[in-house]
Amino acid sequence: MGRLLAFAGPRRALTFLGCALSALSMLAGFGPYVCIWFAARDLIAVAPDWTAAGSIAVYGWWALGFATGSIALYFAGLMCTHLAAFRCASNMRKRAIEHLMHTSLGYFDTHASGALRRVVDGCAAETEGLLAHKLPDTAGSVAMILGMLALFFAFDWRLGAACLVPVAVSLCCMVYMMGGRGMDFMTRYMESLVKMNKTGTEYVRGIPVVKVFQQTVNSFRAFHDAIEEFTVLAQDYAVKWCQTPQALSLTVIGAAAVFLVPVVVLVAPGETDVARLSTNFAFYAIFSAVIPTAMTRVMFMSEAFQSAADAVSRVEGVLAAPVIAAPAAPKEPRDTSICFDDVSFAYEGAEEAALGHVSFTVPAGSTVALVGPSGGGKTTAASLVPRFWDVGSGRVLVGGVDVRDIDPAVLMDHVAFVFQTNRLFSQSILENVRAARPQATREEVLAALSAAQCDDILAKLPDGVDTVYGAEGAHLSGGEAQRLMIARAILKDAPIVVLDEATAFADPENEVKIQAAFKRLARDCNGRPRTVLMVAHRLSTVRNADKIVVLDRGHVVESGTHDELLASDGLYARMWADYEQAVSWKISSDAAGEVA
Ligand SMILES: Nc1ncnc2c1ncn2[C@@H]1O[C@H](COP(=O)(O)OP(=O)(O)OP(=O)(O)O)[C@@H](O)[C@H]1O
Repeated sequence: MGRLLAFAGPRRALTFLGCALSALSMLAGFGPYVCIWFAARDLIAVAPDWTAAGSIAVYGWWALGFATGSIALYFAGLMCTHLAAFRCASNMRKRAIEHLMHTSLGYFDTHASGALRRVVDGCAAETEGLLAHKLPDTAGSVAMILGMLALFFAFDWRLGAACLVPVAVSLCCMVYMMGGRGMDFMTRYMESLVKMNKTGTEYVRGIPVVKVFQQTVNSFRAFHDAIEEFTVLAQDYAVKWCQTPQALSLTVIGAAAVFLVPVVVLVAPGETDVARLSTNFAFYAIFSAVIPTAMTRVMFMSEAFQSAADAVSRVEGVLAAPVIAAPAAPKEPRDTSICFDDVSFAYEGAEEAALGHVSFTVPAGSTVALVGPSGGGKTTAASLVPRFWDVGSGRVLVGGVDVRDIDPAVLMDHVAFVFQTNRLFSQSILENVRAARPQATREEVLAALSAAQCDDILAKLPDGVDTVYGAEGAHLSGGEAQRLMIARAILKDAPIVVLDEATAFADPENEVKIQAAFKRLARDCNGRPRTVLMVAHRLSTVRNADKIVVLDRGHVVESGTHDELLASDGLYARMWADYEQAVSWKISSDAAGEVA
């Protein structure tokens, strides 16, 4: 509760006030019943001369006052707890979002956006019900139990003691059901539920695979088994474990009045005020079941506390995500060069380093290509320039300054990154491109789109540049989406461009257009060359680079121009030979197809 209420700030006091008001409301709620008890006692005492009972109207007004007061207190309490709950949930969301804004971008590679959304939004929502309703209701239930016990012993301690018998039996049943082996059952039940949800999600995600490979639903045995396991556990818990104590508890609560009978039989012969004894018997018979009911409500609160604790832990997990530390004394990059100075880097939890002692330079205004076998570390190296991750050791310099000493906003202004994967929002194409520079005019966006060879894409979309991406009919191929991302980078007009796998998805027609878009991107709006660090698989795209750096298993194995690398007859020369063979194979098979 402390960790949760810390999110409510000064409004946490309202939670305590709300609970106190709810408890008071419950105590005030006893008022009408006590008034009824007094009225009944007076009426029985004067029976059958009912008119002799002169205070009945007074009791009536008091009862009305208590009832109205109880409702008013309850509403005031709920108002307080709601104000605190909403502030708590909104602060949870705000703090998580704010923190994510300062988290290294690499964090989003390892944490799925859907899961993060569920944490930020879903977990905050989960705590609302606990703080707004369950907590004040529990305070009310506790007050009810204590108030009832006090009343029971105030009116007639002998009948009060008799009422405790069903309470004690019911309590024992609940402890039996929820403690010890019952708790074991509960833990296994929760684990089984989580497993079922997890395998269910995997199953839904895997439906395309089931279809493509003509698999039957039975191929997802894990999901089926998880459902079976959950069913058996739930049935065992309900039938084998809870059936007897639950039945016993319900029986003693329902028949609570029975426990009063022996007491009345024992005390009645010596009782002088029979009217009072009869009224007490009626009162106790009616209200003896209230305490076990309130106790059940309090005990089931533990489930709500458990799920709120889980929600708070998840939000705290997001808040613990590493942030990009802003430098105390930021420095300005002196030019647009990039330099890797003995850089090593390992992903969190990875056994092997993704990069080891990598050094190379991209002089201002030049184009350097990173090539090498899959998993060699190209994407990782490119990601270190805009600080998606921070290096383990060594330095990445931009304009001669360590990127960790540059203000993150200034670094982002200097570097445009074209992502490997499609990062388009469900907004219009115009807004998607404008995300790079929100103050850009419509004309500037259109010019950037045109420079990125996107005219054919706009022509085929129903509303041109105003078409919402992802809406009906507005889907783009991988190559087309990449051209839009190049348009973004062109609009951003940053002096340094990092291109990651920019041609990985392209078909030949798209590739020609992407090449043209690259050419345009490689020069700024005044025609001056930008600094380009390019990750590429297709060797044709890197042939004209000023320098090619070959990365293999995280190490620079060679570097130089295309011709120099061919002459040195190393890994690049072998890759080039393979590439040429693949191209000639493709041409000959195309030609064979044409002849046929
Ligand atoms: N988010 C990550 N967490 C842990 N390990 C990672 C992560 N991303 C990449 N790796 C590992 O780091 C190494 C380098 O990967 P990287 O993606 O940089 O290589 P790459 O040369 O770009 O490969 P490809 O050409 O296939 O894209 C690989 O061993 C990879 O498995």
